Amino acid sequence: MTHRVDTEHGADAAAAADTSGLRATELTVRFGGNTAVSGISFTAPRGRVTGLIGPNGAGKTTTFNACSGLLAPSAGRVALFGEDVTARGPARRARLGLGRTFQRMELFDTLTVEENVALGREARLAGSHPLRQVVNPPAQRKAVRAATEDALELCMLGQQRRAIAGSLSTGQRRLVDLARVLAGGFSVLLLDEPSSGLDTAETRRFGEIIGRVVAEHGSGVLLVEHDMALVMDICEHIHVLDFGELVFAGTPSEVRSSETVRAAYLGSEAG
Ligand SMILES: Nc1ncnc2c1ncn2[C@@H]1O[C@H](COP(=O)(O)OP(=O)(O)OP(=O)(O)O)[C@@H](O)[C@H]1O
Repeated sequence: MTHRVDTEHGADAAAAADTSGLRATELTVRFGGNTAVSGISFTAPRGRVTGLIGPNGAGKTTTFNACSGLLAPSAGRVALFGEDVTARGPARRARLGLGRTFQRMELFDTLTVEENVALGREARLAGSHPLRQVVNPPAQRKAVRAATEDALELCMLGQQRRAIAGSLSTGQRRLVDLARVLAGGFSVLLLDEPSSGLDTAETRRFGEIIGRVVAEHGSGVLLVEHDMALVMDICEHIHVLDFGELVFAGTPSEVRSSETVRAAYLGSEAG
């Protein structure tokens, strides 16, 4: 089945034609005297999975937060499809096509799977956080339903659609979380440790879904992930952070054979 590419927002049409996706330039984030991210530059273009890896505390989540607008960088720039969004908030970035998930999932446990996924679309329409949603006018309900169906099908959640989210296993909840952001029809997705808590089979299934999202939608994905097998399997290009600095960038096989990368991980284990 071919999935719809979102065209109802003007920004989406522009995004579809522009593969530049997300670009961070000389990004620096300081917390008081602690430099969590230090002058890093990278891109996450459409049509591929880009990895962002590094030991604990390397600055991955901070980078995500600066890219999605939750944190203002101390220096540097963030651009989306060529537009400088450094001074823009999460809502503007979402309208331009940037979606994200969080390390700690934020599902609504008393709602059904279907309702949680639909909220992803409604959030996109309003360009805001699901909690602050207003009820959609009738004309938008059809779009919400279609996007919800696509996302449920893509994530193989059709049979669980009426299950209460709070009753699901961690693996199923991760899929609901993914389906919710997919329903938003974003062009670039920031996924923060999406396989956390999944077993091997669930992680493989998760990787296959991400692959389909990129292949069928042409989406760009920036993936923060500790599961190296998944990273090596689905990323085309990988950036490696250590102590807030970009210490290496390359293909999975280049990362695998890099002494710099090995040293960064061994250093963190020794510490
Ligand atoms: N809100 C904050 N205030 C102060 N320091 C912070 C804050 N958030 C992160 N840090 C610090 O910034 C550095 C980078 O943290 P960050 O969470 O971005 O790393 P990470 O690579 O995502 O780690 P992990 O893999 O453990 O999630 C760490 O030294 C952390 O303690």
